[in-house]
Amino acid sequence: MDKGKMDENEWGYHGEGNKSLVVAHAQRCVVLRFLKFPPNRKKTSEEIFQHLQNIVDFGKNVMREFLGENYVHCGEVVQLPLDFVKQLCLKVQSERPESRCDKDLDTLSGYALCLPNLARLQTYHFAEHRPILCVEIKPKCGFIPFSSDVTHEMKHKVCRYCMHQHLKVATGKWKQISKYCPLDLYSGNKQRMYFALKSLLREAQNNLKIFKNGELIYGCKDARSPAADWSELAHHLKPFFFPSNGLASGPHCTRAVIRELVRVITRVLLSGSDKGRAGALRLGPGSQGPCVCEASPFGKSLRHQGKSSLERSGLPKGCLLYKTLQVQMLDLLDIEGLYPLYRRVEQYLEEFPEQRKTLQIDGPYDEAFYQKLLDLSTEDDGTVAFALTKVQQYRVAMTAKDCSIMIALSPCLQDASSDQRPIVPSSRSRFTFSVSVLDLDLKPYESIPHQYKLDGKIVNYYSKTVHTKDATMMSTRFKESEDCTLVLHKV
Ligand SMILES: O=P(O)(O)O[C@@H]1[C@@H](OP(=O)(O)O)[C@H](OP(=O)(O)O)[C@H](O)[C@H](OP(=O)(O)O)[C@H]1OP(=O)(O)O
Ligand SMILES: Nc1ncnc2c1ncn2[C@@H]1O[C@H](COP(=O)(O)OP(=O)(O)OP(=O)(O)O)[C@@H](O)[C@H]1O
Repeated sequence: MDKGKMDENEWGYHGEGNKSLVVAHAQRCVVLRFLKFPPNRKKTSEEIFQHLQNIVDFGKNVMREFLGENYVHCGEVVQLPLDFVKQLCLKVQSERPESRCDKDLDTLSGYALCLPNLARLQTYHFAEHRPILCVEIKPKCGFIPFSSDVTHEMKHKVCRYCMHQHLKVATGKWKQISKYCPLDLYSGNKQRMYFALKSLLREAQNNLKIFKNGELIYGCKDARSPAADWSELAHHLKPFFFPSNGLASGPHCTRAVIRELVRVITRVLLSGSDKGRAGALRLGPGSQGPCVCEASPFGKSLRHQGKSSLERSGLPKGCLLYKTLQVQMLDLLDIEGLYPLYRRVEQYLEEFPEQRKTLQIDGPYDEAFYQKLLDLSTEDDGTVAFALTKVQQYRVAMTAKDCSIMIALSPCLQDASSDQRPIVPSSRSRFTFSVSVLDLDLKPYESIPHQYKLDGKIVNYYSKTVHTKDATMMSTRFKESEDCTLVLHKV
């Protein structure tokens, strides 16, 4: 990229989250990722450069080690002409969803991250001229906490995502409760994975986006977004999955196309080589912990059918979902066990503020930082060192709980023999594919008190409203069955 000749007209709005905004180059397979801040939060250019450099280092030295180099694209920090950034900011403003405009793009430092455009096949510098479909999934936390520090019994039964849904709907973030449960997606059981993916397709929220040739064709900006339209989605997808066949349109066609999409995505998610060291962590509740969330409709329906002992087919160890789950499980103590350790580190820092650097709270995220994460002991010897290790592991785990997976699919050419990329078949076509992870920014140390409060809020809200409602329904049902018995007696 020639940074001297940057033209804002060659770039277009691509997407944004809570902390960054992404623009994509019209021809080349690259994106620029800018940081965003609340309007009154002034950061110096040096601070912004350091923040971005930390993101790159964390990706390189930690996430690449855990997840494998094929999945993690760290990019590089670039310095751009300020004029270009200002013009670009004006250009994209009208395309930004209103709900994201509480933060402004950083136009003062001129720094951004340059990354491969993962919504196109991973070829970095050159745009592919083949049609490309890309599915982005933010799977969230895929396990139920196994820590003995958990005090709310509900947290051992219902996963955080499913509990959080109720609070999100109550506060107006989303319109309705999703049937998606991360435990279904992470189960490795195909039926459960199909169910999870279909649920995401019904209620995408911020957990699913679909891009065609780099353009967003399916996804949900906020609670005001229109309801999901599967027939429109199927119209976009049909040429990919039924290229040469005159499958009639209508509900039958829509179902067939969605089924193909779900199957292909499941296959891709279960594929993968065994690179990366997350497998070596061997974390988790083993066979003891619950593998089904009580709130998942899939789990519920199986229980109603009397199939209470759900099989755990498990994820293949090489696949990205498995590795991501392993990193998530670095949250060994749950926020309830972690928070007192955070307080210990805080007290130490209040006394010795100059130690913040030595403790690597704000980086550098280097090899030494990575090595310390591998200590999985949970025996608290009362030291700051123990507390710090658990705090850093928690931050890494939270990062893995909030990352997204990008799956790019491109129909195979007739002569695909020279193509080195893996191939996934569908019933009427074949695709080359690539899988990548994005949004691997280490969660800040300062967010731990917020996590602690939010956790309490989610569980209390769920327990008070949903559980009480369930209990009321149960007692009504119980009364009804009593009434029924009385009637039977009378007869
Ligand atoms: O706390 P959660 O689970 O709601 O996750 C937040 C996400 O909300 P979600 O539940 O996925 O809609 C939230 O996503 P949205 O802004 O709601 O799209 C962010 O990803 C946030 O991360 P950060 O603070 O920007 O680094 C996420 O915060 P972290 O908890 O990962 O710090
Ligand atoms: N390298 C990339 N290639 C293609 N698209 C990308 C890339 N990086 C980010 N995006 C798109 O931009 C969106 C926002 O990026 P990202 O998730 O990194 O933002 P964020 O603000 O850090 O997220 P969060 O809300 O989780 O804090 C993503 O959902 C994705 O659609």
